[in-house]
Amino acid sequence: MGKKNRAKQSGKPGGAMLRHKKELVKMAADLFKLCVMSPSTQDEWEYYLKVHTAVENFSQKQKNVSDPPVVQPIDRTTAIPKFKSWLKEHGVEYSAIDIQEVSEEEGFGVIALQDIEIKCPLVTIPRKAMMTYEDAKSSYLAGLIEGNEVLSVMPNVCLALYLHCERFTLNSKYQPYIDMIPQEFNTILYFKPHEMKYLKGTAALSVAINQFKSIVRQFALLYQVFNGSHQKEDVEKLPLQARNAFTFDTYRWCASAVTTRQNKIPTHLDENSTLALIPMWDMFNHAIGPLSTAYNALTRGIECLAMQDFKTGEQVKICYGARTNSDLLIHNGFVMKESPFDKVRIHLGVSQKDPLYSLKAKLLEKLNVEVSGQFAVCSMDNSLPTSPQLLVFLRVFHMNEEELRSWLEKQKNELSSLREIYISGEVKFKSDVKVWEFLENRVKLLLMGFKKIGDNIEEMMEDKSLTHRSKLALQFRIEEHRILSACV
Ligand SMILES: C[S@@+](CC[C@H](N)C(=O)[O-])C[C@H]1O[C@@H](n2cnc3c(N)ncnc32)[C@H](O)[C@@H]1O
Repeated sequence: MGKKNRAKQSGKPGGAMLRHKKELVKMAADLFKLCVMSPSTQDEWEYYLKVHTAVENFSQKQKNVSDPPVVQPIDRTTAIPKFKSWLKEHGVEYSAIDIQEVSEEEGFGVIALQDIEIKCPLVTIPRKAMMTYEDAKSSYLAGLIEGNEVLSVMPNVCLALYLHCERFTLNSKYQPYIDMIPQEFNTILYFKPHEMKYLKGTAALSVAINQFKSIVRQFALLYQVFNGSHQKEDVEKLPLQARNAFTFDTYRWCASAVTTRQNKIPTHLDENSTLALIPMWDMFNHAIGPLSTAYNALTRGIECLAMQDFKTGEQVKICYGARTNSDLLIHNGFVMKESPFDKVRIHLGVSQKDPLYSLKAKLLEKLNVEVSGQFAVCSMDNSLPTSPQLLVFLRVFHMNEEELRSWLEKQKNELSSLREIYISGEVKFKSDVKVWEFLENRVKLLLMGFKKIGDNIEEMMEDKSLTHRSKLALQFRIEEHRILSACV
């Protein structure tokens, strides 16, 4: 963006301006310090409120003193023709599909212009139409990325920053693409405390708070870099309008655009992958199905095929992969009902005070299972309510010394039966009963946490006064409750 007619110019000259700028840098440093902290589970809600208030105070002060340029709203429907011409110029090929607003919930999407058979090509996108981490690294951001220890190891932050800069660059070559990206998202970065509160008691709350904290921390760091003296020369290479427009609101926008639309593609130099925003491919919404997008090394482009048959006029969707609802809600801003990919992660670990700790840790290591970490309770569509790792962990966790020593004596390939639901021979059925009882109690405890919000969630979903984001959090609760109840 960055066009003078679309972005308001600003400026308060003189010493007062300089003083305010210093105050903002100091506030950003405090914000950064706050976001380095790791609160305990009991304190995480209060901590989240503190971070939320601090970033709001920062934004208010920034608005009052420097009046940053803002993006004027663009109607996405009217942006479509320019976007389509841009796609054509950049060699993007598609003939059986079109872009359209599909629903309030899903926003824009892709529809079939004719009957499409499974495995028919939908779209091919050459590398030159994409915006990648490699592009960011070879742009005006090169020096800043190379000289900054955070940016140099975080491709997603670099891509977000590049998108931010191009959004505020006059006549950016990406402008028709950027204009097709939604102006707001439903990722966790946009949730207000009164919406986030519906995640209380779910396994997603800690992850959501952590994600919010990380993005605020990145923003606070980058604000200091943009306004400090450390990398001044590198910063001055960035478009001026982009530097002036850098606020928490613009940063959460580009961070969300990246988390909702990014994909990995191989780099041209080697087999390693790089992050990319892929115009047109990122107009497809998600449905459960097989993966149907691949990178063609010969044409150096993305090829996307139909994952199933589609009728004329029907919405054409692709599968984003086996993502849990926690990932979808936090990073993509939506929830899938009754998804076979869904899982609830629970934290478990062997205590270092356990007299059998070292034997258990040794056996778990041999089995490639963590001694402490997040383990998944799976959707009821799976034959087991646990991931193989959780089952193995719980079995080892409940073994006595004799059992541990006997399993430790075995070769690695003889340990595979610990991953199977029925173990014949030496492990007694009795000890597996302890395993399932432990899991049952643990899951029942988690389910008790759901009572805090109330039992009438379905009724709340009908409440017209609740925001869409509140309902997303409530839908997430319903899905998590379903998985845990099925496990019990
Ligand atoms: C790659 S974009 C797809 C295009 C997007 N709908 C748009 O308007 O630009 C991914 C975003 O689309 C929305 N989305 C995708 N699949 C969805 C689904 N099954 N249900 C609800 N929203 C969905 C979510 O907002 C998600 O973050």
